[in-house]
Amino acid sequence: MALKPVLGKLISKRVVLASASPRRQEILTNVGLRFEVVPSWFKETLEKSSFASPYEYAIETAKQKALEVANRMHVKHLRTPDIVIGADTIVTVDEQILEKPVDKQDAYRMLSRLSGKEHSVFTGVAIIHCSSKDNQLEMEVTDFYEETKVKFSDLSEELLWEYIHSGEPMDKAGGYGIQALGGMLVEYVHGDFLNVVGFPLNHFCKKLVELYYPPPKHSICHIKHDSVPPVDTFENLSDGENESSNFAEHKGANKLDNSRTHPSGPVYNSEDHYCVKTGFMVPLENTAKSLPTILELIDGFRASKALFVACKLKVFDHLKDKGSLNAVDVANEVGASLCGMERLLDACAALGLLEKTPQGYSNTDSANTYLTSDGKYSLHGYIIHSNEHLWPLFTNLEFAVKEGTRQNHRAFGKKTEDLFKDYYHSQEGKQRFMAAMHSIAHLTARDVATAFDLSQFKSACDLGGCTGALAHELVQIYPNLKITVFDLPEVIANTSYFQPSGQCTAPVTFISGDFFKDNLPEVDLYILSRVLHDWPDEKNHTLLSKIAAVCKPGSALLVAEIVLDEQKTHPPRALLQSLTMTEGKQRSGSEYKQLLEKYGFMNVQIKITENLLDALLCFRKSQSL
Ligand SMILES: Cc1cn([C@H]2C[C@H](O)[C@@H](COP(=O)(O)OP(=O)(O)OP(=O)(O)O)O2)c(=O)[nH]c1=O
Repeated sequence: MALKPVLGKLISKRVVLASASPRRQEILTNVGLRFEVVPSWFKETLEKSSFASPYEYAIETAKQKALEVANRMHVKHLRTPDIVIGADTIVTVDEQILEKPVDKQDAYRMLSRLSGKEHSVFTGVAIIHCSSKDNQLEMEVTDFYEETKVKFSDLSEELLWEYIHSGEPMDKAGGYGIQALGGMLVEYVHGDFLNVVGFPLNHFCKKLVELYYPPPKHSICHIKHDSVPPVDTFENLSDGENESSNFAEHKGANKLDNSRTHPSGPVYNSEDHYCVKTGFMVPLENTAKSLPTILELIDGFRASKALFVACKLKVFDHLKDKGSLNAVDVANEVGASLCGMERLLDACAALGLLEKTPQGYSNTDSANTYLTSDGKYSLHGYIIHSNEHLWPLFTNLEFAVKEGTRQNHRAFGKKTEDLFKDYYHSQEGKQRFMAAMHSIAHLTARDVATAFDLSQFKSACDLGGCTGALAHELVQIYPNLKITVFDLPEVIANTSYFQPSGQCTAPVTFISGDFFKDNLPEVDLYILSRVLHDWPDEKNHTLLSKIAAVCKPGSALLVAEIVLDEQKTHPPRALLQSLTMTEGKQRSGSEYKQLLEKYGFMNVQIKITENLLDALLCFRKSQSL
């Protein structure tokens, strides 16, 4: 329970491991972290004698490895990761630093020094949080190290050479691998074993706790933290009501920007900017600093459409589990022209959605996870909905702005009678809409379900819960919770396709009805996920009054929505969504609080999750309205 939320904080982020080490990849994959691997090109040539202690050398090398990758991804590929992790493992004996042996003789020299002695293994780790402001890369570095003591038995010459000839020492610090044959040389280990193998997982998780779980404060989540007290354990992650998970607000890390951290190149100042066309850093006037953002916005529609078309043609599905395919194979599989497919695949590679090598094209890890139709957190349904439904509406945005109405008549040749009738006019439209809702609900379910401790509730009803994606996550986390999904009959009739297979948790019950008209079940916890923003005030009045009427004192309402900041300028995706809404609206935290309190729901707590949906929990007060 405590472990998942720590790494869960990274779920919605683009995490990059700046390391070629298969051991580090394995350690992080084994705990369910999803990341891309971009090995660092930083040469491990820092002057060892300039560091006061060996761990400082390891930390600095780890940092430079990560910075090199962050800079390269930002500048060369115009892709800014959210987090880059770098690590460096060294062995020290008799005040000497041992890295990877260059040849067998070198391995012999190292191993014979370690024979019969205790030595230290240090791994330095750097976690770099990146953001791009006016296309300038800004980085905040958090680093740490871990030391483990290892003692070797006395090694005979014969054993030593046998081990060296096994080939194992060559890519490992100190010339041995404790996790394999090298384990036979070891008498004892004091400290974190995984640290020796290349990544101090325990310390890493504690660092994440420090970064993402500052101590709870009793107010709404947008809290500024001036300092974060050290946390010694990550056991106690109940995701209390008001903690901030917003790394950007944490000031413990060292803030860097692109200009000051280029590891080996010239020093640029923050007025300079990378020119895509010439490949040089050029000084820019202040106003010109926003130019890259503007250019990106101008081109944004091309990138969206390329992604939509690749998904629609199931390019990522075809590439899944196939290794590398060339453009001819993909074109043949999807029945497209070769020249068209070649351009699409190249565009997807340029956008970082595919890897391109001389052998062909292959999916990135993110493409497998998010873009294939059966990916773990597939957004395929939402992408298809965006292409088929939102794209035509946005094409008519000018009319929507001028006339203040939804543009279904222009986009689809018919008037909108009701938001959902519009989606449900055909079986195809219904399934497409449900798949879109399912994508978002599934991706956000864990963050919504763990935003508050809901273990006190025995029964719950997800009103408009569609395919039950959130309900299924809730029963996983709270096995004693009996949960009902309440939705329109035409939705309930189509939910079977979306049910998870082979789960051994209590089943979710589905009830069909119209929450504006029909009786609602009596439960301890009502859930409204992505409902309130969609409807005009009168409809919300009907719905919230009905819930208030059946909700007993002490029972609660969980709302999942995007919560705007008080200036209503963030997050941008909420404001962009509003552009094609005419009846409903996005709200700030205080507006949601006001709305809920109006219907007798008090003690409104808000959790900004950093995922696509935030969460609010409130309790029905004892006296009736
Ligand atoms: C001591 C020891 C080291 N190692 C490995 C961990 C690291 O991969 C390697 C030390 O070299 P590093 O330079 O830390 O890492 P790397 O070159 O493998 O990868 P990158 O620089 O791209 O991040 O030694 C073991 O696998 N087992 C061991 O017992």
